[in-house]
Amino acid sequence: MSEVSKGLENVFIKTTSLTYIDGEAGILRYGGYDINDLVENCEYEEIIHLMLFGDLPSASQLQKIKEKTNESYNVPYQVFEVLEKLPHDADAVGMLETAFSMLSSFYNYPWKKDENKWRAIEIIAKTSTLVSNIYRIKEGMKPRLPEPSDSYARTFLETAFSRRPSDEEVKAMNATLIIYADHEVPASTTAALVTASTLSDMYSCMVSALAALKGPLHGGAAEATFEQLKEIGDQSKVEEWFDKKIIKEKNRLMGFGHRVYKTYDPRAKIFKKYAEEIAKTPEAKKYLRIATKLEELGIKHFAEKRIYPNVDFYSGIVFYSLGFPEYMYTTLFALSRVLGWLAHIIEYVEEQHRLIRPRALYVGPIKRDFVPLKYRE
Ligand SMILES: CC(=O)SCCNC(=O)CCNC(=O)[C@H](O)C(C)(C)COP(=O)(O)OP(=O)(O)OC[C@H]1O[C@@H](n2cnc3c(N)ncnc32)[C@H](O)[C@@H]1OP(=O)(O)O
Ligand SMILES: O=C([O-])CC(=O)C(=O)O
Repeated sequence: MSEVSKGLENVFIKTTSLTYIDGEAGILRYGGYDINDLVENCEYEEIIHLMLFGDLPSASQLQKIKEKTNESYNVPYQVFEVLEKLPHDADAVGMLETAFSMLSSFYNYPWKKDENKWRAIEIIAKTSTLVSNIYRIKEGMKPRLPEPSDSYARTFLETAFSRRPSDEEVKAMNATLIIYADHEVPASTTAALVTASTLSDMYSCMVSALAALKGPLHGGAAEATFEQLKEIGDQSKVEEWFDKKIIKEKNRLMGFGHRVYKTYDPRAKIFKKYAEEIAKTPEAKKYLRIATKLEELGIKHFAEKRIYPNVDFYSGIVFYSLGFPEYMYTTLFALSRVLGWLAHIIEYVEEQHRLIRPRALYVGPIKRDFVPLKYRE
């Protein structure tokens, strides 16, 4: 008991049948299915079934998931009232944390094996309502409850923008939802697991997870990556910027590097493909050109250290092309990842529960004689 694993590197905190990562080969599978096949062929609702019930659904099982999401989009009106009272420049992730906290006071359900998974689907549906309405409120629009459509992705876009999205936009949104759905036990999922291990309620677990997701080393990296593209401003400036900011000043290249992948993140490849397809405006194309050049320089410079593009490198260009402002990127990540957070805490509480309570190795003075205040110097 005398070894500290800095950053809990290579510490296994649970077993899982949800997500498999081979960080050397750049392979990601959900329940054994390759991420590329799932993104290409599935709706997000099928991934909800896969993650929560262990397999891809039959047509009737898929229908049941859709019915459950469609009937669960409602949130108490008080949540919208509070979100509308926050300052106009309120942080979007902070708004979502606030909303999850409020829902934990409305739906403080105890853990019950026959109810947990259906409660999880209710949370997934309500997260769509919250994230689309955070966008609406920040853009000065009236909040609105979703009107169910044929898919979770379409309903989300329709609620946010009050217009019918194109099939191409729905396809890109659906892909985003699947790509970000789970990634084993990153910082955010670990935070959710710590909270779940005390048998706290599911919404409180979402608050913990979201707080950990927000940081720029984790889910906040999509915004930070896009910020880099804006700062560079033009493809012709990439080399100069890289030389100054990354080589000379030794800043981290955001959207690059990963604790587990020592090669190209397979999700970054998929996002790149969608970015190429969906970036239609001159501005979006400009960001794509800057990112492509930045990627080239980054790989050349960092390959020796095995630092490559991660999932957040190209996602911002997809979000931008869908019409979302940068401040929404982390909440869009969270919209998808609630599924992974919920699936992991359910797997843990139902199958392998024990309070998570690690130790800290004490390295301070072993014993000191107490000195009363008047004798201290
Ligand atoms: C959804 C996600 O969470 S994906 C990750 C999103 N985060 C980012 O894109 C932020 C940028 N990336 C990083 O900061 C890191 O790669 C992390 C935090 C994601 C993972 O890194 P870790 O496994 O913790 O590695 P650690 O931070 O210990 O770095 C190891 C070495 O690689 C270097 N390194 C790692 N990532 C980067 C980077 N993006 N740019 C420059 N150097 C980097 C470090 O400086 C360090 O170098 P040193 O050994 O010479 O001191
Ligand atoms: O696995 C990680 O540490 C971070 C990550 O890529 C994710 O959460 O999607």
